[in-house]
Amino acid sequence: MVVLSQSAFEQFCLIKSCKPTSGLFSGIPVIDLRDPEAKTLIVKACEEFGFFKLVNHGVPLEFMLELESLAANFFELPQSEKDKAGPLDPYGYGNKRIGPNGDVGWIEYILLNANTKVTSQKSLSIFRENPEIFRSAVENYLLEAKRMSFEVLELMADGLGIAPMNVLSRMLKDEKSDSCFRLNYYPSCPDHLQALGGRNLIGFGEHTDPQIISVLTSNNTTGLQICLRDGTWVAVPPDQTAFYINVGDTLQVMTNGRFRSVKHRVVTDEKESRLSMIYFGGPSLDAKIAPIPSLVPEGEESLYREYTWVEYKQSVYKSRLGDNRLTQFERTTGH
Ligand SMILES: C=C1C[C@]23C[C@@]1(O)CC[C@H]2[C@@]12CC[C@H](O)[C@@](C)(C(=O)O1)[C@H]2[C@@H]3C(=O)O
Ligand SMILES: O=C(O)CCC(=O)C(=O)O
Ligand SMILES: [Fe+2]
Repeated sequence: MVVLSQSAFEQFCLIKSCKPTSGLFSGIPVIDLRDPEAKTLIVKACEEFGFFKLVNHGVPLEFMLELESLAANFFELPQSEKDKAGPLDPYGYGNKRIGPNGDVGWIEYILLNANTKVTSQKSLSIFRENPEIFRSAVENYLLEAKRMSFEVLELMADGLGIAPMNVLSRMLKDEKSDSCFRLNYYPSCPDHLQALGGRNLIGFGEHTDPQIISVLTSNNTTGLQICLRDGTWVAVPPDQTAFYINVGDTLQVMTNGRFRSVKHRVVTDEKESRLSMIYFGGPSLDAKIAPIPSLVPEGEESLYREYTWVEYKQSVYKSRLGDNRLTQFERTTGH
């Protein structure tokens, strides 16, 4: 039986639950990266959902499974071992607290900078047992996930008819790109906690991702939900072999609102633990973010004013998870 310490129990009481959704949603667009129509289908999916499933992506399955299994080994360690990898500064190991402003969830995670060598990061101490294996698993995985993200962003640009085709991908390719990598673990919620209101417990509260693009893969456990245009929450069917691509706030701005930064959340499963791995591709801190001129209708003003990523990031870290962080950058309501 899982026994929570007093402080973990107090945090548990703060974690919210949500209404159940009805079954798995079969309407998520599935895009084959090798399909000659991929660019058109990607644009359509980003406009309608801000989200799609990517198959035939070229990332070797063994890289995905290897890292997933190393991460699962870590999260199964005794709490005292995992605590050695904390606290977050801002990278490292986190447990239940998400961000600096009081958000909590039924989650444990490792947050890494995706643009510096894994060896130079403090959180590597958690893999003291076998750091070389972890380092190479993260690096192999990230190299492939990034390569695939660049390809997706180039198809997006092509599909949108914007030039040059690397206008989006070059922001992630920049050596100063502020990208991060996250391994999330959502333990199944034990029976005695479910009895205390733990059914449909929130693992990661609703939010949009601030960056350009988020590239997610998970084990075969449900939990991820996205919010459709009409406000309905739907459950994403898991697929361990695929990637799920999210449009982030920055891409919504750069496309002048044509692409939708998708609201999403994670709900805990009663029986199975969920493990997800997400690469968040972001611009460099000094990058100027503004709608791409050819995507602003002639004679109209863009929906958002220009700002730098560091400006946006500062406002992100002052906000709560569920806040709409783009409002203050909109021309109509911004200041
Ligand atoms: C509550 C927060 C956690 C977060 C920073 C924030 O203040 C608001 C956005 C959150 C988010 C969501 C997507 C990613 O998981 C993340 C790393 C990011 O860039 O923005 C997290 C932040 C975090 O966990 O630090
Ligand atoms: O863990 C997941 O499946 C999604 C988590 C998420 O949305 C995030 O880390 O930003
Ligand atoms: Fe997210």
